[in-house]
Amino acid sequence: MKQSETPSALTILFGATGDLAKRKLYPSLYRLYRKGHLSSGFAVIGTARREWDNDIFREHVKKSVMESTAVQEQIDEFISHFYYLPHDVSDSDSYVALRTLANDLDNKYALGGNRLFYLAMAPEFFGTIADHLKEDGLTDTEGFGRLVIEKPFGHDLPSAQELNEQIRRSFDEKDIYRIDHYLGKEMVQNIEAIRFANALFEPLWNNRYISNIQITSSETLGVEERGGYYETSGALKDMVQNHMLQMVSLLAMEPPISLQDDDIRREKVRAFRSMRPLTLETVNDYFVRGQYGPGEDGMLGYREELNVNPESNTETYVAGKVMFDNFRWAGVPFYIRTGKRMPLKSTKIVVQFKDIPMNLYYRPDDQEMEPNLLVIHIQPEEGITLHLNAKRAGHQLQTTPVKLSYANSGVDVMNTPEAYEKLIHDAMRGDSTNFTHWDEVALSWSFVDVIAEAWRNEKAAFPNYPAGTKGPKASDELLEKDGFFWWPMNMLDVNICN
Ligand SMILES: NC(=O)C1=CN([C@@H]2O[C@H](COP(=O)(O)OP(=O)(O)OC[C@H]3O[C@@H](n4cnc5c(N)ncnc54)[C@H](OP(=O)(O)O)[C@@H]3O)[C@@H](O)[C@H]2O)C=CC1
Ligand SMILES: O=C1O[C@H](COP(=O)(O)O)[C@@H](O)[C@H](O)[C@H]1O
Repeated sequence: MKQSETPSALTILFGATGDLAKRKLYPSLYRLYRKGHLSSGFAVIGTARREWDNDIFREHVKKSVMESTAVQEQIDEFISHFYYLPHDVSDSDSYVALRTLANDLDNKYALGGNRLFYLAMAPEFFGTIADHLKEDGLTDTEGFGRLVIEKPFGHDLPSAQELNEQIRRSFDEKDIYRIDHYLGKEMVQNIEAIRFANALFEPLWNNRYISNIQITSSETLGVEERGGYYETSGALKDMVQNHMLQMVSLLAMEPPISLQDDDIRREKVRAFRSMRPLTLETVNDYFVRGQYGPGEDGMLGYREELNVNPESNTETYVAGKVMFDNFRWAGVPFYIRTGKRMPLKSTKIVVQFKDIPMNLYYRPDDQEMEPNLLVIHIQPEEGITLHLNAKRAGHQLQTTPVKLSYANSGVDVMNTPEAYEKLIHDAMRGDSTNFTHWDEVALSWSFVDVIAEAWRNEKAAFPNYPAGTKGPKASDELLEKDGFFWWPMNMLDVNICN
């Protein structure tokens, strides 16, 4: 479907007074509106328990947009499409009022009964809301009825299964859009283009030419006010089960026969299925964990954060090795690491190619020739860098490392849609390619559950890295024992050219 073809639709947003709605969803809707991707036929009903009215809600939406962008054209026209209804999701009567308002707006804006139900709420409410939407007739329209669900989708495989069964009573899988916001990031979506739109890479994309792949997602922030949630999650469930494994699957999957959502999903599922499963006995050979302690400049340790158990065993850092037992990837480690309170905010993928079979050149001072690297810069900078070796000017037999860089900057970056903007647009257009499907969720939970179980049974020697540093020693050792090392994030900067 072309971008201009976004159908008219009503968005019903549960959790309209919350943090996610304010920081991400309203600014994204505004950007879609400004770019002409929302037709005049759109309306949003915001719901939450707070006793707000339309005026208070519209001011709230306006403020959240104004805090996120300097451009504020047509803002009053934009917010006039927003309506608010106080609503407790566990109270049946509220759904009757919601249905009446939804039907009225359907008529007023000629929305054709198309509805997007966006659950920006704590996951324990997902099932109840889905049940009510069906029982109370909100899904009973002539148009589409799509359910957009935030993470986390369960906290392990059994809870995810239970949640899935519950929402499937009201929605078909094709109408369920499980958000993984990493899949909306420009450069994550670029993984497929890099692989499948370049004759250069795909022939080399296998265990004959690639020695290892490294994915790092580091954050400078700690847990902030989310200690309560994070205590039940930790980095493994918060980042690895979803964002990190999704990136792994995009790198590892076979070429799909088309870029249709079903074809891509099929290949991602096959990749998940060929991940080597871990056992309680092997977990510690493949995965290590960390927790930040106090750092410089008064940075708190995790155990001192709000709503965190002072003896917490929760990991704020995970590094691991994922192996694929298939023809393409046998023997190639995919290393992943993610952590809070790291020295810098950065997400990068480094594809390290194997050394050339014989070295005809040498480097000054007996340095080793560097391997070729393909670096995909996901954030904060967006781009691609290819690390090559070239002849050192004036030296017949010496090489020097050079970088070919493409940085998604300037005009492009102004137009680069935010992850949420793209995902909301996709859900409105019915394109579920960049959402996680049930079988992917189930397979990634079954991979992660074993790790979680092994770690639950074993008290870790936490804290094991000071806040503001690069993580525990065990993370470096994980690669050293395979003869590799983590490529330092600052050395890989997209803008630094040799
Ligand atoms: N914030 C973020 O950056 C991210 C959030 N997420 C996910 O998004 C979801 C929402 O997160 P977030 O916005 O941070 O959460 P908040 O706690 O900020 O917001 C929760 C919302 O739910 C409403 N609410 C709570 N209980 C009820 C109830 N019984 N009936 C009706 N409304 C209720 C609250 O409003 P009121 O009190 O007025 O009822 C509020 O609008 C979660 O699943 C989270 O995991 C995912 C990625 C990032
Ligand atoms: O889903 C989550 O992601 C953020 C990191 O997202 P990013 O886009 O800033 O990289 C993380 O901070 C949060 O704990 C997690 O729930």
